[in-house]
Amino acid sequence: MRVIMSFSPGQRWLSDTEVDLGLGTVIDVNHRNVTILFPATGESRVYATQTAPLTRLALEPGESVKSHEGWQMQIASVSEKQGYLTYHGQREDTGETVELVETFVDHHMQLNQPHKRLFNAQFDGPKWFDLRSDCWQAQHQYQRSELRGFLGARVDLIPHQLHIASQVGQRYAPRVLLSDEVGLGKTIEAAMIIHQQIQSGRASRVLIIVPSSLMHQWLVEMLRRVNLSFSIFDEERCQSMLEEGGNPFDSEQLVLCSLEFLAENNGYFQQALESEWDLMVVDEAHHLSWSVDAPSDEYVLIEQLAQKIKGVLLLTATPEQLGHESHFARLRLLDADRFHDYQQFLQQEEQYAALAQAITPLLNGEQLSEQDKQAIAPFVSTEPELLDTLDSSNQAQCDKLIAHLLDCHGTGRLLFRNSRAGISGFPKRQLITHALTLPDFYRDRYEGMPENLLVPERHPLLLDTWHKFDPRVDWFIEFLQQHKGQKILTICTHAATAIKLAEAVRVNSGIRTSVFHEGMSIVERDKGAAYFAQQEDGAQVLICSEIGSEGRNFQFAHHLVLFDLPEVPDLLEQRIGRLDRIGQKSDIEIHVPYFADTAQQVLLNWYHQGLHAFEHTCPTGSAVLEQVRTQLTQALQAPDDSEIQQQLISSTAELHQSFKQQLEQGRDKLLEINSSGKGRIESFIEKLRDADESVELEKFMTNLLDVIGVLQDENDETSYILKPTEAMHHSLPGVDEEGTMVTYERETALKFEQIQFLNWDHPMVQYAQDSVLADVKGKASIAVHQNTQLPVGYFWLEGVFVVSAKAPKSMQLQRFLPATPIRICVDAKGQACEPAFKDLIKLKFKTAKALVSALAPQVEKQLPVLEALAQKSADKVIKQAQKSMQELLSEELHRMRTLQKQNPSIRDEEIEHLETQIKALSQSISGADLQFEAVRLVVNTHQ
Ligand SMILES: Nc1ncnc2c1ncn2[C@@H]1O[C@H](COP(=O)(O)OP(=O)(O)OP(=O)(O)O)[C@@H](O)[C@H]1O
Repeated sequence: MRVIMSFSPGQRWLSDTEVDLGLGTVIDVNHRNVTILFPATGESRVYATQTAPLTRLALEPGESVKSHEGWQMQIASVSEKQGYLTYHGQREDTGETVELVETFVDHHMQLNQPHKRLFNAQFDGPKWFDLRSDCWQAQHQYQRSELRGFLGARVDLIPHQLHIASQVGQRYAPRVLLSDEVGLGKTIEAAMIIHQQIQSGRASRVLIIVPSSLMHQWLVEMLRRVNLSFSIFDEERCQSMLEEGGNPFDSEQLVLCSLEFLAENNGYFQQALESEWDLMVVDEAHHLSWSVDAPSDEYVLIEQLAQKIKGVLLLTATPEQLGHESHFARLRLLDADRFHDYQQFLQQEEQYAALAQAITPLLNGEQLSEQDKQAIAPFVSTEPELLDTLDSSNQAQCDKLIAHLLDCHGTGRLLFRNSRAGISGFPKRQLITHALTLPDFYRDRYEGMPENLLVPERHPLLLDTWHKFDPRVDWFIEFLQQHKGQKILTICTHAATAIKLAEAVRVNSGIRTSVFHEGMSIVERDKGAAYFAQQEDGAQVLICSEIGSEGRNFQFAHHLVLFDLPEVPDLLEQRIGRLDRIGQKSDIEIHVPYFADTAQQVLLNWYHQGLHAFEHTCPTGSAVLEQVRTQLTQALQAPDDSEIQQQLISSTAELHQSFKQQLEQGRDKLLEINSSGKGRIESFIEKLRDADESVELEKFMTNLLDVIGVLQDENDETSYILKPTEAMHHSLPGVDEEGTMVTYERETALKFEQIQFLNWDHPMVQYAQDSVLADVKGKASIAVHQNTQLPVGYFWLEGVFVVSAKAPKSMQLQRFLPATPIRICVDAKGQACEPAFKDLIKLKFKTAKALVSALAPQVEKQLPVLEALAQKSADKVIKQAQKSMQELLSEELHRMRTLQKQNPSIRDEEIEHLETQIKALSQSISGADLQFEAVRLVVNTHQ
């Protein structure tokens, strides 16, 4: 087979990365993309023409080819006309001279049968046969591995994240709300879920929608964490694609765009809606505000997409930022049937709260009272024995009951929320206040409007000048000078404030300053943030407007200046969350400059003394604000009235305590256990750690790269530099001419981002194996072996066979019957034996050819023996696959049906999918076939 790269409809191509798709046909091509249909699996793929991981099926004389009518021919010659190959030769059945245009090649054709290559003298050295066999074995193990999709994430193994990713990633069309507290890793969880969905074939087209300020960060996180390369879709990109015609959104599999972009461009939004997606991810989903009468535009837009797209992940750290009703509405996006009535939702929440309270003794290792049992009983009506025979001192029984309740818990399957309280290792937060005197020019202007002093610089007459007189500016500059060499993140509400403040710092101090606000383009914002992140010669201070308070990673700094305070507690939490996030190594100092005895101090006291919101996360903030809103407004209007202030603080503190207690006792405990995975995820993490420590991959890849001709130089103790050599058959994507640094160690990969983290999930590892298997190298091989006990010319015939079945990827056939290699060896007498050859020697071509000719009649006699033995093993493999599929999926189906009676969040669609899957898989497995993949003739010698 030769390699040719230019596309025309009807040509036949093979996927290098998804070998099991079978033989594909080009059905559409333009100068940017090519669409290939793989009839054997019924799937099609769109690839960029420049980088398509495809190999043209171009057979050569001596090989045999099967026509779509079923007859075979031996190829005598090949011609090419207008981009199409025509094979000339004789039919094997009738001897008739025929020609076959590639368009009519059978898509089930078995390619390059090994024994024919052997007899045609198309053989390779013994190492190629071993490499082929090893690649099949490695792929088989990988496809069966429960760690698939997890190994490749360049992340620390953090239990709650892995738990969520493993729970959600394995579902069919997951629809969940990820709402861990700020900075606990929702983006990472989403990345791992997407990665798993893609690796397992459950999803291939993914649309991520984020606020524009987070686009670049998502792009980078997806690439560096899970090697997924998303394409940014914005005005410019869509415009350029429109000129080519067609729907721009169809041109890529992984698309990232901003919510603002879709909201502002109805035309593009409609095209996004028309395109087919498997999974949609929406970050900062608290922006989607909703009420019965007035859903926001953004909500309506996402709702339309969510109605069409099967898998939906919504992310928000502050689900109740826009109120409880909006939280309900986001659940409604996930399952509109189940969450159709807000009042009913409130009632259900109460019931679950009662359940969580009743279960608390068990969680604390105590006995259940009769009253507790009564409260729990309705939730185990399908399996009452769980409660009736419960012995509270039997941990296994308690765990089983808790697991059942978690499954049944109303939002348990679609809502995940972890809090810092449940996770150790977070730094302390310390508030440092800086009281300043209100200058007269503000006091005079706000006579009678004291609440406007929260952001005094917003006065229309002061917009251009305030920074010249405002004492906060002098304080700020002095503060920066005192903290020379330390990174300071500063957040204020308005872009105009950020701009002026930055200007004042630059003019008056020369300190390196960067800004980040909505008036800047996305590229400018990213540049601003990168300048701040830069350690050497970077900006000391980044001054952000409120948009900088969301989602971004600034944990390399530990000083936060809040130049003003937001009026919503969740926004305060978002601001602090920029530094208080995974990866923060120091305690955090939160600095608040304020004008004493003004509304600013009222708000500061309210947050600090009432809600303790600076030094601790404040999950009660939104609920408390709803209750004290009027009181707070009054207090802001009367900063001098100590009685009003006192009342506000005490009622806030009281409510805060009581809500906190309610949360403590309420449903959140169940939710938290369900979200953290405590007690359930540890053994999985252990397996991941074992895989990290195993040297299997490194040994395998070192050999593979060596055989295919990639140079591997040691860079240091834990990393290598890979370079292509001229000996390479074809290039390996990811290995650059200048050298690519790789490591097999997670720790090194986490420390040095420029180094590729090689693991079984990594595209380079997969490409490398696929390229070996897509090639014909090693399909036929010959070698000599020295054994003086046996006669010269005695031989062994080794074969690699592969059992495989075809099914659409989404059926996940590979869980039960991945392509399974069977390696068989028979000796010259037709006896099965265990090959134990050491030091096989490669032969010169002429000698090898002569040997094959001499032994051909005897070898041909043993081929059916080899095949019969392989078929026997294959039958066992197929039977076992059928059995384990039936057992596992029937059990899962039973579980889902039982659960659905109690947990309405299990959708009919999920159950139907499972039923269809069982039927289709059973059919596919029964139709599995055995393919002869590679053969090696080993001949005995005495020299
Ligand atoms: N497992 C991990 N290994 C390494 N770094 C991690 C891991 N989890 C999270 N991080 C880092 O911690 C920071 C916070 O993670 P992430 O952005 O996913 O949190 P988030 O919950 O989405 O935050 P926000 O609520 O602010 O949107 C990021 O810098 C991320 O790269």
